[in-house]
Amino acid sequence: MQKDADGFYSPASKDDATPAATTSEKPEEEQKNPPASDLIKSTFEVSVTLADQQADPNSPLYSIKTFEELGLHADLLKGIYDMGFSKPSKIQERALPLLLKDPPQNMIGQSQSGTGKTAAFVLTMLSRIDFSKNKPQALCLAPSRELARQIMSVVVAMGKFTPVQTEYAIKDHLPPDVTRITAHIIVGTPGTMFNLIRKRTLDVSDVGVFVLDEADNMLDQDGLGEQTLKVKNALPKGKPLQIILFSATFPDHVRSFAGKFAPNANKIELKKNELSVEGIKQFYMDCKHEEQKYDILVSLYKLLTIGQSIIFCQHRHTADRISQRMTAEGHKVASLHGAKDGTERDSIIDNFREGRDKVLITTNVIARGIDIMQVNMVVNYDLPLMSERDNFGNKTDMRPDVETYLHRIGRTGRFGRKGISVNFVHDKRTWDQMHEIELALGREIVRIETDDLDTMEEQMKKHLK
Ligand SMILES: Nc1ncnc2c1ncn2[C@@H]1O[C@H](COP(=O)(O)OP(=O)(O)OP(=O)(O)O)[C@@H](O)[C@H]1O
Repeated sequence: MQKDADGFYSPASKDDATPAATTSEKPEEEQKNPPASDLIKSTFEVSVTLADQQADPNSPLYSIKTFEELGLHADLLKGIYDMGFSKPSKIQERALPLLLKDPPQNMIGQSQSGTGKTAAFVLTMLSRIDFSKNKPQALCLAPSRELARQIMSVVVAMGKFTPVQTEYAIKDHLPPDVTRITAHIIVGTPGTMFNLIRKRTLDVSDVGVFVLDEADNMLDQDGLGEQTLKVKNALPKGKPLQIILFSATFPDHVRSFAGKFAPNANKIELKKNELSVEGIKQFYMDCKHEEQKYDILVSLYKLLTIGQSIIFCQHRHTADRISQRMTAEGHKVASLHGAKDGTERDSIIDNFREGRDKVLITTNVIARGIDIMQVNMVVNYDLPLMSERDNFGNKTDMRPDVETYLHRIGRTGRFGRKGISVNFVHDKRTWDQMHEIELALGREIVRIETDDLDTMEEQMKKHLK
């Protein structure tokens, strides 16, 4: 099974002799096989030889070892090669021997966006399942249904030659009359996962692996942390449990909590100056005022549709407003945010993934994890901001959210590919916020004049060629 041009694993073709991994209810992506004509062909198609990058010791894709050396089961090795992976990336090479060791040990793993963390934890879950038992044995939590569905596609692709059974714990997915989940691996979001456990639909008595993807986000006390903790507390005590936390970012305030959540974990950490992905070139445009951001975005439309682009806004209503206005003016854009219902969200992301929509206007809901190879441009229409708590627990002013910025721009430049990010600023405050991000990451953000789209196009061509 090779990856589509849009970065998703297509389902097994009809000619495939070996049955695909079974799911009690297969993800929509697994049922579709988009015709090649649906897939975007970019004029700037990146001709990176991944094997070459994987030979460069300074690249996070560098690796000297082979998957064979990991002692994986032959069926899993077959799944890996079927996905088109020839060598492990650096995080896979470093994490997998530790993750697969017996007795199982916890792991806190950090590596830049798009460097293959998913395969590391998916392989671990798959290699720890006892397929003779029809009971849940591994749980994986992600911050959004979109990411949960993507992770599931990797579980199914990698487990294609195994008898793995999978199930989702995402909102409105399971029919209400399901009383017992017998699948081996459950992937979902924390609230729904906890509800299924609480209702005893999900029996966790045999769960031995617990994975948090985007772990810093999943443990954030102001966000998903509470639900994640409830899931963890529901897992059996006094039984071996391997806890695996992965993310591209672990801000200091989460790092210490992560250590308590996953005690005695093996740790793979990045230094602050290693957080940025080399292949992403960062730009900014200084707009005259907030309203001009819309005009600039419209003027960029031609460039946005060369490959695929994601436009990030701070609020749902901004995403809706921009997309309605652009649509009314004859541009083809889609918008996705958390206020839309599950089925609609699934079809929006699938349309984008399959290249039917080239421009996706969204919020932080898909800032993390989403892996679509053809995305070569990310626009921060609004910079990512967060409020902090003061010593009295009160929320303070909005500050630039460096972690979310990294995750957002990391939707491009996947696994050694090239990408472009553009930030819109429109006054001193927003410029200062961007500058703070620039300083925190130690990477220059280059100015492009708002009326000089030729330079922008040139820069894009130069960088993406
Ligand atoms: N060893 C490998 N060889 C070739 N391609 C790989 C390998 N490992 C992963 N990939 C591909 O690299 C891409 C990025 O992987 P993945 O989505 O796991 O990144 P990630 O590190 O989880 O990123 P993020 O931090 O954004 O979630 C995927 O398209 C995946 O199929």
